[in-house]
Amino acid sequence: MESSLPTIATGAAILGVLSHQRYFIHGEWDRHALTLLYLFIACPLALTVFLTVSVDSAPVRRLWLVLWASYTGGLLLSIAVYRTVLHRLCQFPGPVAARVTAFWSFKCSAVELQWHTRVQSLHETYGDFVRIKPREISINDPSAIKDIHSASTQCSKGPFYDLNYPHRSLQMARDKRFHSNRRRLWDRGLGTKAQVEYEPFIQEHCEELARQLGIRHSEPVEVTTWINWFAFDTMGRLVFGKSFDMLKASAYHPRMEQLEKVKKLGGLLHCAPWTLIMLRKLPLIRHKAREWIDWCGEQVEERRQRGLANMDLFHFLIQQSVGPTDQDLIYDSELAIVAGSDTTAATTSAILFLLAQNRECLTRLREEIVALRSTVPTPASHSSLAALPYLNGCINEGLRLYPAVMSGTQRQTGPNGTVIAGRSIPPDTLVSTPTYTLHRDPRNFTLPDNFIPERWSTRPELVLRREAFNPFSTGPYACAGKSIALMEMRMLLATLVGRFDFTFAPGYDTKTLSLASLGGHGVQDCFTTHVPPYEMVFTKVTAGLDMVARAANRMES
Ligand code: HEM
Repeated sequence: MESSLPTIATGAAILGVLSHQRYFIHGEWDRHALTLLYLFIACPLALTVFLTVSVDSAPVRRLWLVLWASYTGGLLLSIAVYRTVLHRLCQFPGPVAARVTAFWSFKCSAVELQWHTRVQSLHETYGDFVRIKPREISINDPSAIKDIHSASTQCSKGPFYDLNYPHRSLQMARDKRFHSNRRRLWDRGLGTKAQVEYEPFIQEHCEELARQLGIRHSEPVEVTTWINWFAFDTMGRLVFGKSFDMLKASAYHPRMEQLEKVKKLGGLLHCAPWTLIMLRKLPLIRHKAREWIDWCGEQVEERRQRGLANMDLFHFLIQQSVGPTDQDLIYDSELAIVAGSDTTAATTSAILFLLAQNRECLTRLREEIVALRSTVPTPASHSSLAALPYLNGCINEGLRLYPAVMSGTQRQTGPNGTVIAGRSIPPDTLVSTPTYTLHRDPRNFTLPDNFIPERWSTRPELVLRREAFNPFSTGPYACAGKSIALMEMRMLLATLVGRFDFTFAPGYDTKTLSLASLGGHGVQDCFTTHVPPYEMVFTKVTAGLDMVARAANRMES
């Protein structure tokens, strides 16, 4: 048998190559990641241990190891050669390692959580079309946004969206029909009519945050945590009809704390989304994930018991659900809590940070808000806030500099390929538009790294390509909560800026607080953006008459 080992090894290696060429090269494997892990790693390892412990025959063990190593070697070699020199995406430039494996970015995307800046530097090096993974290209051209995301696009959601497979939330729905039916309900639950009902609840939470900051007047306060509590509490009320009451308790709800702890795993989504699909199914992790989903299920069930009297998102969603076993609805509740809180909280924390860094902008914003207060009752209605150009400019700048989803979202070209930004893209290619990079490209915005709220009102010449601004995405899969998010941010900023002055806590200087170095890491890309903790001191302001007069004069002129 010893003498025939080379022949056996060659046969196994050829089998490895053939299984790639005939089988694994076709279709999507992401959702089967756990099965493949068992098949190619766990089972062979178990067999090796079994042979070592139970079979007292060195030749049999050797034969098995040669078979396993040769087959796996043939398979991996075939994959590497195909991806490096034969793949349809070889025409696109990019790092050589990115051709071979998505894990080339593991350290940067999953450990350092800096994928957004890495993609930006890749575009600076390789141009507007970059192959960032074996099957994926990033396109840094504003016209690609319409080609990829609009209603008429040839592209659809990629395998990234199998994260909850076989269940699907609205966001994770790849089936267009299922998505558009579900989306109609969401649009009613978050639409203009519903927003009028939600306004008092949002204001209630703004008041509670202002009250809590008032109590801590002149003390250092960790801003991001308070903003997180505000965002989670508000979403609890808007989604399930009841606040999580974290602001009142000044403490995390245990479930939300759990969410915050696992948030950084989101970096894996930029490396290889299937690793998260797989991890979530592994026994220990599955148990933890199950606890969270069961809790979401309990919230849905409790909400269902309360009937249709309350106006909230689930008022609309439960009308069409099929009973307690509707798992998709449970995943929708997870989506509403996470997508609705995390994003708004990160953007608001970033805006407060930017305002504290740019004090002349803070003063101008306060003047605008105080001037409004002198003409309308306190607190101002959302519709009057929505008309304030400087407030909207500050929010747009926050969304531009630190979009809540910085690296864009994955789409896939159809079986015939498509043309994106004037270039022909092969079939079944994963494509994305890097929002952070587009927002900071000097071809799209003059002085792209500077916080200049005026570019959205009095200095439009600083916006060179408006279509590059895409924080909420566009088309049928665009953010369902855009209007609610803007409403929350306008109301909260008006409350805080109108009532408090704020500066960084002693010990910080504006240089070390630059978001690029905050906490040693700066802003992190966990699929949604993470703004690291920072401290500020809030001091109550009494709106002096002189300030109101100055603001009124400025508005008149
Ligand atoms: C600053 C705040 C926010 C930003 C920047 C933001 C951004 C985005 C982006 C970029 C997407 C597209 C994701 C994808 O294609 O995979 C998205 C989807 C979504 N967002 Fe938001 N979001 C924000 C706040 C909210 C809020 C407050 C809600 C309310 C519940 C919400 C609910 C959703 C939902 C349900 C989707 C999935 C839509 C679909 O697939 O049809 N978002 N958001």
